[in-house]
Amino acid sequence: MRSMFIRVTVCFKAQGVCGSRNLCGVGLQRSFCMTAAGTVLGGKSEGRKASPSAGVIQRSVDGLVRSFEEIPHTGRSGWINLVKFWRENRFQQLHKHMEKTFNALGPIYREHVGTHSSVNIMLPSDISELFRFEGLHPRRMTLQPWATHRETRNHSKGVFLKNGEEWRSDRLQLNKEVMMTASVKRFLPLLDEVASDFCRMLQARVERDGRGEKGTRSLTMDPSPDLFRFALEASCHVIYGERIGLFSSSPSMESQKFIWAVERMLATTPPLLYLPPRLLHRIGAPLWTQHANAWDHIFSHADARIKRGYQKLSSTQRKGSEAGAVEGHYTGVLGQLLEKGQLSSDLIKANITELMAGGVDTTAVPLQFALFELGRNPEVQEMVRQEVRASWSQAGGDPQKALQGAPLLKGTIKEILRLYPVGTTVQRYPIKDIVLQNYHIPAGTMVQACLYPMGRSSEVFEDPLRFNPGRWGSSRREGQSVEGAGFRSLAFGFGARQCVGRRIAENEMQLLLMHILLSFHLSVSSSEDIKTTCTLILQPETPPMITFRKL
Ligand code: HEM
Repeated sequence: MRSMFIRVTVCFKAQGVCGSRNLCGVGLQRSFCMTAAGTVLGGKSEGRKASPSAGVIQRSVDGLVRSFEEIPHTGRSGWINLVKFWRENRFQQLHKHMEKTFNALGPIYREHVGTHSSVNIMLPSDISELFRFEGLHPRRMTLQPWATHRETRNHSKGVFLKNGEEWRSDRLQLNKEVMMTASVKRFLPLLDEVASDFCRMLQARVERDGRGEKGTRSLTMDPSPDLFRFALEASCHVIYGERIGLFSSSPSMESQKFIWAVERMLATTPPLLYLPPRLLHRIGAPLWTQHANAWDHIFSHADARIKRGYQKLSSTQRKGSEAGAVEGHYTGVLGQLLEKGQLSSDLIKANITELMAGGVDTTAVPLQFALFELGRNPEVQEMVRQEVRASWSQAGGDPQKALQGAPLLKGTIKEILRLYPVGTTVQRYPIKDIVLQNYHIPAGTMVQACLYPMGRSSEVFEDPLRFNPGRWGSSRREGQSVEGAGFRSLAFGFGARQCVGRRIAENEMQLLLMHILLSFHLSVSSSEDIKTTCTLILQPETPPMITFRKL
């Protein structure tokens, strides 16, 4: 029975849904893994009939769908796995751990770590199946322990939104200010201003501290602290409608503290996610305190800005009524939300806090990777620069036009996020039963689309380790052989729940790279791969040194 079923599964992969050379390879690998799962991990290999209540089960083979229990797994005891994770430092290497596990077990596996259980997938066809319905999002739940902590501290409650209607109506309001074309038009000049100021600051530094002939000096440096400042300055400009002067020679302590708080919050989140609340208070107490303090700081930052936002608004309104008309000054996302008055101040606070906390490291880190990859791929760098030069000169100073004429620049960002996805997974709890790799996945199971292994898989991308921004220009051709090809670029997530800061992030990163490429030639001293570490977001273990030579 076992071998018969495996044979059927191989046929299914080869001829049926996948129907491609690439996925066929995975199908064969998979069937081998299932044998391994049956013997090594003790999984049963008998298929079962799809139950009518399963609803969406369509991908059965002769009516047979394997049970959830049969999905290959990394060990049944979450606690043993948790100990292994701590001992082997796997939290920091989660992305590599996933890649290794897919190689060993095939394109789907289950994992239990502490209280956390997930089904992990990595093929676009499976990911497209996962996103066929809008599943529930886990983010609010992961922050739950934090909310409880704050309640005990007597702070304001319930600022984090639940899934469901309340979340949806809030999100739709927010989309108007950060995702819609009209809002992008409003904030793009603000981002462009910060990006060109950053370049001016860098030019002055290279001129002052660099080596070589005046005018073509070069400077080798770790740009990461400056990129964090750039990202915070850009976020503040868009979100609060004001600059905070981070490019001055002595940035304020307040701004520096904010960056530290975001870094601490990110670094302390992953281990806390795997501990049950009762244990948190004992073994996780120091981490927990650091985590909560970091959030407190991030919240107090938002509080101060909102207070100032209200003051600004009332003074603008006063002036408006005195002058007979309100000047159409754009005072950032916060100003717009306050002015429209459709969200309560608690919701505005929650949104602003999330935008600020989610908007700094997430863009500063991919920019580090981008400078590194452009530096170690001089031909690609030159191609992108030529395109950007042409586009910039035709755009007559309009940053939006300049970006529209530079598809390779857009491809550069996609390529960076393919190789170094900021969030290594996108997670959902499906609201209906689904079938993935011919296994039954009950509604409510946590399913993770694993972006790091997908981005580096030769089953999904041709020559996956090559940095090739041009591959995204011909996406139809590249995607022809892969079912669910649209699901290969998922760094910002998908659907109604996708990254709300996406348009800010894409434009911010593209504009900065554009100005840098117009002003500097980039190089690196070693073309060895960067070692990466996962502290909620994927980042370099050591920030790469980049040489900036003035053009
Ligand atoms: C390269 C940069 C970024 C990447 C790769 C990224 C990635 C993501 C991903 C994967 C999600 C979850 C989406 C899903 O589950 O479908 C997300 C959500 C979110 N991101 Fe980003 N992000 C980036 C930049 C930003 C920026 C700049 C901001 C703020 C200005 C931001 C704010 C948020 C927020 C608030 C959410 C939660 C949205 C919601 O659930 O309504 N992100 N991001």
